[in-house]
Amino acid sequence: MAFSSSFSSRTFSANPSDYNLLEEVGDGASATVYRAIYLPNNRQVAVKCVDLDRCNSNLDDIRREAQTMSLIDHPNVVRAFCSFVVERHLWVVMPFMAQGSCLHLMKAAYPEGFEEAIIASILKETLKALQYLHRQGHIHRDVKAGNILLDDNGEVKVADFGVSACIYDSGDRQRSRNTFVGTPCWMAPEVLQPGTGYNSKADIWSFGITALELAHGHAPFSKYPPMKVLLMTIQNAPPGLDYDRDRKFSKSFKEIVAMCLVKDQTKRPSVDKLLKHSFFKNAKSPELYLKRLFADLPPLWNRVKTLQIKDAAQLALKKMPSAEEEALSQSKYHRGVSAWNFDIEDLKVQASLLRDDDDDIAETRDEFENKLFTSYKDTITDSQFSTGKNNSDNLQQTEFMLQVGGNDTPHNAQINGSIVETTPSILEKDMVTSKIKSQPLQIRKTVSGPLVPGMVLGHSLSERGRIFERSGNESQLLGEKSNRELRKNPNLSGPLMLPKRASSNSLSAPIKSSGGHRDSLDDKSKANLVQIKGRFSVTSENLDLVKDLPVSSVSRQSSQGSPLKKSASVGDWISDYKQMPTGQPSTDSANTNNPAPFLIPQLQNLFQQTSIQQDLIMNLLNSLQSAEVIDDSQNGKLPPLPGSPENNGSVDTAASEREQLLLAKIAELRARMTSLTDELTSEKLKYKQLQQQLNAVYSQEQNRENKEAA
Ligand SMILES: Nc1ncnc2c1ncn2[C@@H]1O[C@H](COP(=O)(O)OP(=O)(O)OP(=O)(O)O)[C@@H](O)[C@H]1O
Repeated sequence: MAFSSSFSSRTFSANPSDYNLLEEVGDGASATVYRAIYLPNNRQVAVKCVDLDRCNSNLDDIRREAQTMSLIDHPNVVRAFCSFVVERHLWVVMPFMAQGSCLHLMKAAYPEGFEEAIIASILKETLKALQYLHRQGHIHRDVKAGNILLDDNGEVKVADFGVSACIYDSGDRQRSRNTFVGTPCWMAPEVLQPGTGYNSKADIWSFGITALELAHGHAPFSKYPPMKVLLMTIQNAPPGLDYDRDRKFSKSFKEIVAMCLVKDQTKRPSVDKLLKHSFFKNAKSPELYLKRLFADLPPLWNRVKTLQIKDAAQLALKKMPSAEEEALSQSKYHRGVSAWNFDIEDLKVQASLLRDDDDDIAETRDEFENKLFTSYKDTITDSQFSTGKNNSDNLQQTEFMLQVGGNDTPHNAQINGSIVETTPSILEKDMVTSKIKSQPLQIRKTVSGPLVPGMVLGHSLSERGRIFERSGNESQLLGEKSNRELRKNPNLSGPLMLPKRASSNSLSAPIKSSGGHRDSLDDKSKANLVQIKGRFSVTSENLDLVKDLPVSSVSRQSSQGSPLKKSASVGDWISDYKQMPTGQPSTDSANTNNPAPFLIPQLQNLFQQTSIQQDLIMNLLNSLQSAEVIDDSQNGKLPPLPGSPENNGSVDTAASEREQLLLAKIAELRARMTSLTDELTSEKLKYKQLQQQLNAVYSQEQNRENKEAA
């Protein structure tokens, strides 16, 4: 019972009890989409329930986008009839597109992609949607097969523009729990290189990638993890249709793909120009042509269920050292480009999660080494930062050299004015490990020292905090949606490099609205430049602890403590929003009142740090014992080793003296270890006590909020 989108927002109420949610028909990283019946008129709709706790819910952005969205009216763009907040979810009511997304359809029935005529038809409708949006001065920013929806009658609509998109977009990375969720497969190179500027031509790149996705059943580079895709997009030649492999496709199809996937955005065609291309001029009407695609398929919700079962089975069968770790990495990988917020910190975190299928070294690395790696990586970061103006500046100058197998030739690559150097066959972990081996004393000094409160509040630990927080968050995700996590089998082989940061205005530099994006654009492009924010936001590294707060505290505030809680349609909701007290508690003040969200991650860091230190101490003590013995021997403190030239024959005496001294050393080291262990134990105890206190505060806060809500 699909119906046209000519229904106005007023047709639908903002009362959740008016909607009967039926089957799940899709899910994204932060949202689940249901088929639903709007009870007052018995109409079928789709309701997208967005978990506000799991996205960058900058309410200002949502409000702004809701306004924009209510003005959208085009047959090829999915519009929202209304949206309102229900507890911690934003419900977006939209037309139900009975055949779901092209991505789902391919997964269910066309794993190798569609035939060319079908693709032409779908792409032409997509272009019409983009033409409309671009003319209105918008960039879609998330063009991909997962966002091209099909209806029973063959109608094609582009989804995920507006409220549902902006909720991932606030650009306020510090409040985001998943800062680089998803793969940048569809992202244009200029988007990945902040500072170069981008405009609606970024959609043309994504459109080209979508064309390849429809042709092959998957986007180029989709089997790689996000960081690698990012670097491949910047460094490699643009993907395209292959002369040999894609022989079945016409020259004109290859031509339009090549036109769209030009790295220089100024050389990409506009939508208008593309629509004039013979490939689209000859495209068949979707109503006539697309219906046969789903003629014999079961209903969408059954297909979705089957896919979910298949994914869950794959997850269960997956043979790997740590299914959890894999899923953790997959959860970032699964999502589309909807949350294009990332920074170098996230890349580092992802780098530390990487495992190279092609390289046994990564497979056999033991847990201790991994821990050591993480700690040492932080240590390097700390020490590198120690001489600069401030942490964030220094962070932006950090050098990263990282490669994961698969490439035997050393090479340099120019990224954003910086040189990326790669060293063949050396994992960053290996490099780090070798540094550890050669610099044991430095490690001892910086990693295994006593727990200094300043360290907890310093940059490095907030960084660790994010790593830890993210891990926790990911585990939570894993528990909640394990069946969704493992969508693809990653192959992490090949080069993986991060840029040497030559200036502070590169990968992690903030992109704010409008300004700073125009430099490289020609006049025509400048005319097209529209508001820049959202998915393309690359956010500031200038972190402080307050900004480091988990999003939960903010979202809780927004969904429970603000007028947003009142349900309303897009328009009504906006007016409700306007009624919000201007002195609405800021994140900062909210957290002053409730220290739990602020302290828990820090304490978790402390706890984690403590355990890592314990391991390190044990290991370093062992290496120190031998190192100090050699040292002392060289400094003449110990009797020379038996058999050495200085030995005048009194071997027994010397050996016995030496033994005595060694025993004394060992005793001393043991004593030091005991005292350090005591220190750690007492820190752990403190941590537990604090955690208990915080839990109590947190439950009080919850009770208070629940009472207020009631
Ligand atoms: N109006 C709709 N009618 C029918 N199915 C829909 C509708 N909207 C979304 N879906 C289905 O739900 C899936 C998830 O949609 P959603 O917008 O949450 O995620 P996504 O865009 O694929 O991923 P992400 O939001 O993570 O980028 C879509 O891929 C599509 O198959």
